[in-house]
Amino acid sequence: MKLVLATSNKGKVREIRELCKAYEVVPYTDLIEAFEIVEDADTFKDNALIKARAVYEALGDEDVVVIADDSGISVDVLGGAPGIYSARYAGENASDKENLYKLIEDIKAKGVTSSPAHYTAAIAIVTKNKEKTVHGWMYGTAITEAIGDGGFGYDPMFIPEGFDKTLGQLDDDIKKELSHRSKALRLARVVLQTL
Ligand SMILES: O=c1[nH]c(=O)c2ncn([C@@H]3O[C@H](COP(=O)(O)OP(=O)(O)OP(=O)(O)O)[C@@H](O)[C@H]3O)c2[nH]1
Ligand SMILES: [Mg+2]
Repeated sequence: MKLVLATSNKGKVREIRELCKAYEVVPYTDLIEAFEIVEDADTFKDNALIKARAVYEALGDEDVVVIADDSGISVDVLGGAPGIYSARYAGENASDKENLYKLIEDIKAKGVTSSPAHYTAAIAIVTKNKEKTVHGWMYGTAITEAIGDGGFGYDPMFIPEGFDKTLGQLDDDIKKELSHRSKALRLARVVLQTL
C-alpha cells in the first residue's frame, strides 16, 4: 500500500519512512506542487486532520491513503508552551535553529537551566470513507543548551527520560524506539491494517 504524507518537513519524512518500512511512503510534494495549509485548529489532532484532509482533496485520487503528523514540544516551566505553536515559536517562517534558541532563552528567563517537558505527535489517517487519529508522547527534560546534531528541531535540547544525553547525541535507533512519533505510528499501523 502507498502512503502519501501530508508534510513538507524532511525530518518527519525520514522518520516516518524508517518506521513504516512495510509501506511505500511518498511525500505529497513528490506528486503535486507544495501548497500552503493553514494549521489554525487548537489541538494537535485537529491540525493533523486539517493537513491530511487538505492533501487528500488536492490529490483528487479517491483511493489514496493520506497520513499527516502534527507535533510539538511542551515545556512545563513555560506552562506547556510552545505546544501546537512549536513550528512557529520564533515567528511565522522561523527556522528550526531560531525556534530552538528562542526556547532555550525563554527557559533561562524563568531562572532555571532545565524543565520537565514532553513531545506530542498526532497522526491523522484520511481515506475515502475513514478518518482516524492516534497519538504518541515522549517525556523527558528540556535543557538550556543545544548538544549534538542528530534528529531535528528541538532534539539537541531534549533529554528523554532514562537517558543522560540529548536526542541530538543519542543514536537514531533510540529515538526510533521511544519517540512520540514512533509510538503514534505503532498505533497508526494497526489502523492501516483495518483499511
Ligand atoms: O526536535 C524535534 N523532534 C521531533 O521529533 C519533533 N517533532 C516535532 N517537532 C517540532 O514541532 C514542530 C512541528 O510542527 P508541525 O507539526 O506543524 O510540522 P511542520 O510545520 O514542521 O511540518 P508539516 O508537517 O506541518 O508540513 C516543528 O517545529 C518541529 O521542529 C519536533 N522537534
Ligand atoms: Mg506545520
